Amino acid sequence: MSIEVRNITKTFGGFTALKDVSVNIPTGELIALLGPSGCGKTSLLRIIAGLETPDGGSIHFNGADTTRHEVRERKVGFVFQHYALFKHMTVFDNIAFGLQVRPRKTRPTREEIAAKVHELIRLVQLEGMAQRYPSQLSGGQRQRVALARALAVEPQVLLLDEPFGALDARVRQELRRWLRRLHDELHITSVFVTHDQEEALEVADRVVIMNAGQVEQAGTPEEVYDHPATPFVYNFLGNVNLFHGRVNQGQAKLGEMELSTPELAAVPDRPAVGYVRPHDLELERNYSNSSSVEASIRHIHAVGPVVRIELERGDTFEILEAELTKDVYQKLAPQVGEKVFVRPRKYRVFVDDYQI
Ligand SMILES: Nc1ncnc2c1ncn2[C@@H]1O[C@H](COP(=O)(O)OP(=O)(O)OP(=O)(O)O)[C@@H](O)[C@H]1O
Repeated sequence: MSIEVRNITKTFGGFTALKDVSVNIPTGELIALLGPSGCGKTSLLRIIAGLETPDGGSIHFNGADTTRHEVRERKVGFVFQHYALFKHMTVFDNIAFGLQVRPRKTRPTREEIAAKVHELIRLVQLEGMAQRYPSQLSGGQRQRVALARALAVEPQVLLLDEPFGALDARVRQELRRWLRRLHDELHITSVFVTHDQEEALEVADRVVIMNAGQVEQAGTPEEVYDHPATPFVYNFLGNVNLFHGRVNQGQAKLGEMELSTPELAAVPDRPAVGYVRPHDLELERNYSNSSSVEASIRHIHAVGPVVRIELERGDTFEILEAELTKDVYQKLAPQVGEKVFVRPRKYRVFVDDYQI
């Protein structure tokens, strides 16, 4: 089932929670809606589900307009952050619930339900726990029961709202790998809400990054991480060093650092900011050219495979962060207090409405 979100707008009182949001989700894709708290992710998910009505725009399932369809007609499965399992029911009964409450005409037989529930218990790797109650399970196990319950009714679309949000970091990591494998097995079109960048980049086929009710960028994890379309996406998807300055005569003059690209030649004089990821900053002992700037080393964190180096720029006294591989670090052998030259290997300059 493909999902198309077309120009959705939603306001609550005077507040606009979603502004002209459009997203295409092809059949079988696992997509993450990623953004900071309050950016509208949950509102969009609820509109896709039919739990909320938009003020403008439409939702299409397999090309058909479902904007006015009831939740039940949309055949969606939900998993929320707080497991919301029935406490007085066993794992088996929780998973069977959606099938058991069907009208007699469409309800599977008792044997069929049992077979289905056992198949789902195997799928979510909870063999031997069918007769336990939710209170006898760990948080991660409960979330897997919630997922099995959502899958029992064979939804065409699976909607997950921060499904691992309440769990500790290690369990989260395990569950997201597990969810990815499960999705590879089932291929149900899935929309996954999270504010955790790592989670989105690791699990999703495509990531939709939202900010203040709008889509900033949509693309594969590689696309959004390696080619952020906006300053917001750059900042949101990992650490970044900012170099403030101006474009002047086709060159970005960012303190004592000068960067030029063919595209900058066409840009009129205006304020500009260079964005450089820590692993794209090179450290050199000698001055090579005007694209580098002098900085002194303040701290070296050499634990683990990546060495993080904190530097203070000589021109603006701003703090920079560079990341070197252990090999490069050992070859260069920099010392705290030493002055070096810092040069961006890869960068992006944003100029007001322009991006270069
Ligand atoms: N029923 C409502 N009434 C009034 N305002 C609402 C309602 N639901 C959401 N909002 C507001 O709309 C904005 C978007 O909320 P939404 O829950 O979609 O954000 P979110 O990105 O999912 O955030 P979080 O990660 O914190 O859940 C927020 O500012 C929120 O306060």
